[in-house]
Amino acid sequence: MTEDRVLPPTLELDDVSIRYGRHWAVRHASLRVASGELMALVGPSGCGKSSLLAAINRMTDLLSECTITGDIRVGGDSVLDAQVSLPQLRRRVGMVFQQPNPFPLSIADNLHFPLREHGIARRERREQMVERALRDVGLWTEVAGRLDRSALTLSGGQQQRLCIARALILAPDVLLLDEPCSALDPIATASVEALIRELKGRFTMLMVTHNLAQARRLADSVSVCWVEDGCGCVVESGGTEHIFTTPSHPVTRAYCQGLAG
Ligand SMILES: Nc1ncnc2c1ncn2[C@@H]1O[C@H](COP(=O)(O)OP(=O)(O)OP(=O)(O)O)[C@@H](O)[C@H]1O
Repeated sequence: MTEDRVLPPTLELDDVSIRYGRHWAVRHASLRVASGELMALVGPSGCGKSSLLAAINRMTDLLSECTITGDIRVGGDSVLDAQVSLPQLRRRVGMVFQQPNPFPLSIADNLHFPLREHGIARRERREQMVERALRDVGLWTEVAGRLDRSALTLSGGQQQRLCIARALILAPDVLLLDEPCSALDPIATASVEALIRELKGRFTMLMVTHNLAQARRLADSVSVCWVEDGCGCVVESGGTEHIFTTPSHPVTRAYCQGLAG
């Protein structure tokens, strides 16, 4: 996040299926997030949205019962290859969760930690990067005088912005957001939404949300997931206005008008 750079790469899922043991959670899901765009992934509970996000940064590797087929590419590079280094992949693909989850460390150490882990040893360099990251998420003026205080003393919205700073401080290409505002009150939600809007163009983002109004406010494109024959699938993807005003699939029409789901 801290360096000027060329456009971020595209994110592509091609015929992705995800199985937990014998249960297919997702079948044949394909979608494409264009460079620097934000795609919202919407759909009812259990249609596989979080599973798709977890597959992209290979968090699913932690689950012995989980099998993924198909192809997932970041900037054309396949992320599912066995040779892919997971630390490098997670550096390229940052993730923000529903519940703000700062480490139980100081505000500054939440950001020094990933920098140290990735070999940035010089404290002075790290301090510059920490300040820039906090400025980027609009937190610097709020926390500059108390960087050594516990991150857990921040409000929910401040904690989530700190978590976004932590996800972005290593300059990922792609940012995955799993219902980033659902645990926040309306004022904190507005500040996190404003931040996400500012990040558009600089990162390629895929955001799960149950909030259709939020998807409409923020996203450039929308993918609608559904459960068919017990498995999650993507029924339709398209530009946000198309999905909300002239959807092609009857499920999209019903879901986006609040008639189903
Ligand atoms: N670790 C797991 N082990 C077994 N089954 C799982 C696991 N994680 C998810 N599932 C199953 O996969 C399916 C999709 O779940 P997932 O959490 O991806 O859906 P979702 O659309 O994100 O739901 P929600 O909106 O409620 O978060 C569900 O049937 C769920 O029970």
